[in-house]
Amino acid sequence: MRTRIKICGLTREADIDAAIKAGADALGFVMWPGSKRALTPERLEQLSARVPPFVTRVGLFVDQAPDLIANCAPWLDMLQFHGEEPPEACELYGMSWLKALRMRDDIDLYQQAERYHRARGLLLDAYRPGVPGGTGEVFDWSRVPDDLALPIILAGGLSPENIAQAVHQVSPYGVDVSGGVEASAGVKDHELIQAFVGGVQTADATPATR
Ligand SMILES: O=C(O)c1ccccc1NCC(=O)[C@H](O)[C@H](O)COP(=O)(O)O
Repeated sequence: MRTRIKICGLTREADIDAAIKAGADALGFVMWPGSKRALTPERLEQLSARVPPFVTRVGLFVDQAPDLIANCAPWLDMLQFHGEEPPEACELYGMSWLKALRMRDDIDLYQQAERYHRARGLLLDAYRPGVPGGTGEVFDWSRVPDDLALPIILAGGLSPENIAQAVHQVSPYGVDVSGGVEASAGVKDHELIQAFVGGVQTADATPATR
């Protein structure tokens, strides 16, 4: 099965076009105001209109008010929760959702997969205290078990340089990149997007090590 690709932290129409042209399956929109890539709901509506059918629009939230999330929902296909949201809070919107988990030293992924069993997948990201996501940092991929009950989306410091190794080593359902395809925060580099997608495709076409 081919590895699905999500490009995250989009803020510009031209970058959406480039990601779709390269072959992205999903696009991420950061709705948390603490991020340099944050969008307002009005800007989300504009960018969302640019996305063609069969490309998934994913909204990222960090422990935010249900009213705000409900306001954004019409412009999204899926929600991604990056905070301490309990499963019940993720379920409120009648939408598909992902739970992002930061790879603290003591995390028990089996326990988390059971706790968030209604999620469509778990997005595994690097842990940096006080930073809910988009760190640009890699975690130790050998910590990802190959028998979790939910699809795994690998995130954290992925780039055109390391993506083939990541896909071969982890065999995730999908991969998620933000900083590794950027010229600056929220401004994507179209050549890096192309190279990243090309790296995934090349890895998919060559034998994995696990
Ligand atoms: O991008 C942000 O600023 C951000 C802020 C708060 C929560 C999540 C955020 N981003 C999430 C992502 O972009 C990705 O899902 C993931 O963290 C990978 O980012 P990167 O390491 O930069 O590739």
